[in-house]
Amino acid sequence: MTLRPYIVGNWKMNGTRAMLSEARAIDRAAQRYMKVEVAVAPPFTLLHAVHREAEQIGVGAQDCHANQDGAHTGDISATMAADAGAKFVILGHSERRQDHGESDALVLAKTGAALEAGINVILCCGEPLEVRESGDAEKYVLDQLRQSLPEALESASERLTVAYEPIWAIGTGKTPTLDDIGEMHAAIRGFLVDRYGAEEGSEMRILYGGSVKPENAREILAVGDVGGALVGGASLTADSFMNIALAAGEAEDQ
Ligand SMILES: O=C(CO)COP(=O)(O)O
Repeated sequence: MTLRPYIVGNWKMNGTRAMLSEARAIDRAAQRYMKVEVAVAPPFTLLHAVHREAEQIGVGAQDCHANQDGAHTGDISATMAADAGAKFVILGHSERRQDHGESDALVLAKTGAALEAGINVILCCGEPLEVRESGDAEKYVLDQLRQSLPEALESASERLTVAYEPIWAIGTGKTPTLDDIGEMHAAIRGFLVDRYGAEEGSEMRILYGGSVKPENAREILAVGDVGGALVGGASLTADSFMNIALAAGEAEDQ
């Protein structure tokens, strides 16, 4: 079984109920692009409302706590996100690592909590600019994955997706060269095969994220071992987001 290309919109801290019309438009358009799996991760406040609108698209959360309940003011657990309709959660995003000091150990604990609650995980990794410039990006990213992914996991290819998002490419309009993306994704693939075995590890999707736009999506998505995209800014309007989904379908046909 080969998984479809996966195009995921991370709305970050954007969107009030006025955004529900975009969610509806994304859902309607997704019904025409069945060869691509489309999903959005709205803020928690919109999770349930987007879930109720969505017939075709997957809906997920942008974070969860490492515990399922308890005295953690202001936090949301994976069980609660699942109850609101989340089928997946984005974990280890560089903005959470930076803004909230999240360590690999915490990301690992959150991953365990999400899987236990029955939702899938999109695990983010990616290097800062100085690491890229020093030539150590691959080691940095593989170390992140080694420490934040579970040692073993049944049906790993269905339950776990990795997103490679170089920090310096997020929201900047800059992207790595296609060769650099290909090399990093190949290195991540090697790691996943080592950890989860040839069958699951070669099937798992590795998304690229960082300034993906309709204009560059097709060439990025055609790179080997790129199984989809995690899209920030360009996922906030149905028009640009679904043009990326369209490009994913075209790249698949190439
Ligand atoms: O961080 C990202 C998705 O998680 C990427 O954001 P941009 O697409 O806005 O660069």
